[in-house]
Formats: sequence, C-alpha cells, structure tokens
Amino acid sequence: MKIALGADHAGFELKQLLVKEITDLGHDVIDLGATCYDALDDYPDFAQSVGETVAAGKADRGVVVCGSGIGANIAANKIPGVRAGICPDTYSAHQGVEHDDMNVLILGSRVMGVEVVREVLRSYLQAEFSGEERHVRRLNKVLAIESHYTHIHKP
Ligand SMILES: O=C(CO)[C@H](O)[C@H](O)[C@H](O)COP(=O)(O)O
Repeated sequence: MKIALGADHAGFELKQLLVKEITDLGHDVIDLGATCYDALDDYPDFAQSVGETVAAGKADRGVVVCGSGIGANIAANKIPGVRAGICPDTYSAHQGVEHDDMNVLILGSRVMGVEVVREVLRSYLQAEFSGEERHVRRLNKVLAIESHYTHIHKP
C-alpha cells in the first residue's frame, strides 16, 4: 500500500522511525513532512496534507503523529472522506479498520512508547475492513452525517 505520513515537531523524531518501519513492512511511504525539527510548526498543516492525500486516493492510508494525537485527530477528521482514529493499543488499531474502515492512524509521540507504536502500526497496516453488514450500515450513517454537513457548508 501507499502510506501518507506526516508529523509536527512533537512527532518528528517518531516519524523518522516510522518511515523505516513502514518500508520494512513492504509499503511505500509518501513523507509529507515535517522535513526537519521546527518547534514552531503546527499539527493542522500535517494532518491536512495527509488527510487530503488519502481522501484524494493518492494514498491508501495515512499516519499522522503529534504530541498527544488529539490535535491531529481533530484536524484530520475535518476532511471529508477521512476516518481518523487515535490508537494507543493494538486492539483499537485493527478493530478501527475492521469495523470502522479507519483510513488515518493517529499516534501521540508523547504518550506512547516506541515498541507499542511499532505493534500498533503493524496491526493497523495488516487489518482490512470486514465489510460485514452491520459495519457497512453504521459506516453509511457516518457518511450520511458527513455529507449532510458538507452539503450545508458548501459555498
Ligand atoms: O499534541 C499536539 C496537539 O494535540 C501537538 O503535538 C501540538 O503541537 C502540541 O500542542 C505541541 O506542543 P508544544 O508545546 O508547542 O511543543
């Protein structure tokens, strides 16, 4: 798969490790920055780049890292077509894909250890949406909410 990857300064160091991890797992990385450590950069910029890349179909999935994961998660989920989730554990990482068709994984570099991050990443990348009827039904309800508000806010 093609994986869009982004991080602010809080996640920059972890992102460098994730480039290697994702590559070692046999996927292609689209690195959308940050390209260097800059304490004044802003997580919404990277969440937007990754989210738009996934929503446009230029990447199969995304990964965004910030300090807690909270800000990046809020920002990424503003983009229609993005289903981002913060995953502090492997169950959330695979269930989020299997049940909710999560397409952007959000990680908090200041709240997770590196070994847990490695396992969470692997669970996320190996999981596939189950396609089971109850999950499709719930996903369609989520999409209906999204299209309702997208429609309302269209200029
Ligand atoms: O955790 C984050 C948002 O939920 C991000 O990493 C922010 O950039 C974080 O607030 C960074 O904090 P800093 O004091 O500016 O390094």
